Amino acid sequence: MTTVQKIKDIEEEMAKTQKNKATEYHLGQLKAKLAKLRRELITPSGSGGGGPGIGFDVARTGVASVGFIGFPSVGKSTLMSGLTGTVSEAASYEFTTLTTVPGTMTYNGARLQILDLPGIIQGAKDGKGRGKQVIAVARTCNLIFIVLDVLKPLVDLKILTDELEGFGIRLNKQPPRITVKKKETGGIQIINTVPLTKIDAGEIKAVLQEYRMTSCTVTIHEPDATVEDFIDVVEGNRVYVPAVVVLNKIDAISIEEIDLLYKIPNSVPISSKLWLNIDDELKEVMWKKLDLVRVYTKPKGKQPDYTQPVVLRRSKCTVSAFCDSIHKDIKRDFKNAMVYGTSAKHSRGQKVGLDHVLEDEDIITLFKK
Ligand SMILES: Nc1nc2c(ncn2[C@@H]2O[C@H](COP(=O)(O)OP(=O)(O)OP(=O)(O)O)[C@@H](O)[C@H]2O)c(=O)[nH]1
Ligand SMILES: [K+]
Ligand SMILES: [Mg+2]
Repeated sequence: MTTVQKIKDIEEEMAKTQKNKATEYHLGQLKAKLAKLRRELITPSGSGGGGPGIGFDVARTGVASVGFIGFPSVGKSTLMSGLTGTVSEAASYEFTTLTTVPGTMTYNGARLQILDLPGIIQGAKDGKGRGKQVIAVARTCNLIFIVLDVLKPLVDLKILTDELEGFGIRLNKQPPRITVKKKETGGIQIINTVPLTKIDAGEIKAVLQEYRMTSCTVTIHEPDATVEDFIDVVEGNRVYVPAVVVLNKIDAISIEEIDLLYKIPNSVPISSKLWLNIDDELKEVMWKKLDLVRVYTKPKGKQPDYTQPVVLRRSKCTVSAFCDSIHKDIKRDFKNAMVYGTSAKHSRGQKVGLDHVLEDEDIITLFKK
């Protein structure tokens, strides 16, 4: 039996099983089995790790990357060409784009890499078309644009989200605050710092049993944690990526219909053909989702340079990271820094060291030894 078939069988069994106290353990086990099979499916056989295939992986530039995921001919390339000035061929036939096409754009002083990708189809994560390579690129991006044709947005959104989820990508979600620590002996211990509403000890044990983890300490800090969240932590190879739902081709529908679309969470209706709602709205939403940190340098005794911020990612925005992004040797002579702005304790600034975490629009002066 193929892995895809095994997955289908388990999904069918889960659909048939009603959720109640008596079936909880069994369902937990099925969900864990499913997660293991999905992992088999997305792990390439042989060497090479989980990265994108040849021709799909491109050199990374800029401070952050945005990847486009969508069905064929929804207008991904039209949008990418307009944003970056790089020509990615657009045409009325499907699968015009056959590989990753990179471009760059500058927004708020940040250089961003935009990756136009081939269209994917349902079943991509299970190996249909080039879908696996495409989704593997999306996995490495800092933001995903899910591009939809406005005429059938909801059905398509569900299919695409499932494809990405099936590949271990979690959209617009934080990593669950759950830890699992293996022990030599002592059985399973569950510590929850909050009352749990969506998972219970039975389900947790079912999952651990499936993974042959007989002794460990599970700590859960999240009241709404689900068994899926728990499996994600046990599996450990998930990526948490923000996403924007881009509803393209609004020029083809009426104003009343556009109003309804605004109800889709994290969505922005646009027309890439007529360039509507992109400069004033899509780019702004993109910027917010990227959550970048701009830092202005102020030479000693002079005004800050507001024209060229050093842009850092939120996950790496210490004074140390700031130094590294200017020059690899700067830290050698570093004595301390004065920081003004949100991250500083006082309005007159704060003297800080390399570990200090910077905030967006902070101003910094470095002092040498
Ligand atoms: N009406 C309308 N048509 C659009 C819009 N954006 C793109 N199109 C048209 O849609 C067709 C497909 O556009 P592409 O940019 O090639 O779409 P794609 O998603 O890159 O397609 P693949 O690379 O084949 O997956 C072209 O004929 C475009 O002119 C839009 O905002 N409105
Ligand atoms: K096309
Ligand atoms: Mg294209």
